[in-house]
Amino acid sequence: MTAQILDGKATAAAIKTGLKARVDALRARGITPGLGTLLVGDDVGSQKYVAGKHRDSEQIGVRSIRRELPGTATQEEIEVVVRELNDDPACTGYIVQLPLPRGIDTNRVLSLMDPDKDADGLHPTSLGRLVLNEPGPLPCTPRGIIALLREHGVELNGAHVVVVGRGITVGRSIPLMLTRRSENATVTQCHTGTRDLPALLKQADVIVAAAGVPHLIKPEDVRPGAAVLDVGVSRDEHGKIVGDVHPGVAEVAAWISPNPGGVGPMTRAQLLVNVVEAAERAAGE
Ligand SMILES: Nc1nc2c(c(=O)[nH]1)N[C@@H](CN(C=O)c1ccc(C(=O)N[C@@H](CCC(=O)O)C(=O)O)cc1)CN2
Repeated sequence: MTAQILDGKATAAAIKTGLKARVDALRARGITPGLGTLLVGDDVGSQKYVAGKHRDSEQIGVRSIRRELPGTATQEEIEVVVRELNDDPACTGYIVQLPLPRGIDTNRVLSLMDPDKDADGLHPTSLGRLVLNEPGPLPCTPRGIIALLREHGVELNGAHVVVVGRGITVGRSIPLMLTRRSENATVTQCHTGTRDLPALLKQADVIVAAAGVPHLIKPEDVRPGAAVLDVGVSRDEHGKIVGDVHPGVAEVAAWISPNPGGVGPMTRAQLLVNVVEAAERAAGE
């Protein structure tokens, strides 16, 4: 391996240490931030991610509010829980774990959330604020990727970033975030309809692989010196994570995020950043 590791575990741990001090300051004023999660169904990956979110919350003194529904829950049953979380004063921010079961109108569920409690940055108001360049919660995985690159000194200013994927949690919003003046990158967004993906990948200073296709990004697609972020999570027959990036890429790239241990822990840490920021905003800071 020649690439340097974009260590999400260590970076997330440092972020959580900083957040704990802010939570302690809020609690000293009688304000305890509370993270709510709504998990629908029994997807093993989603269960793990939600458990990790609550483990992190507890470590920094954020209260956990867990709501779960079976995979057979109806649209109406899900909406009832969303309204309860909106009305629960102990819940200062919450997320609806995605994906929701087939047949559920995800956009409708997200749009029923109180935008002031949107800890995921996925409410239409939050995404609108991002487009308009106004302050608000930001989607956790893109925010985590940018923080991870910054922490390791990877230059974004003027960089050509190739994003592969157009999903709701990463692909849709990361180009908006990377092209803000503060990041100042140039983005090419690719997806299943892209012609000659390898030719575009080869031009990238930074690759964000969020397609959910095992080993889609091959060593020969990557320019020596590039940074490669592996966001994709597929699982093999033993339940082991297989990312979007072929292991051989570590011999070519200058920087690579491990998977697990890269973008995942950063996603969870940025969720807590959103929760703490929302509690601070509500406290008038
Ligand atoms: N409401 C949301 N749903 C989903 C989001 C999101 O940001 N908001 N993103 C993904 C999943 N995700 C967050 O929920 C997530 C993915 C991975 C991890 C993580 O910590 N992964 C570990 C490995 C865990 C394992 O062994 O499986 C790692 O990478 O080290 C946390 C959160 C889709 N849904």
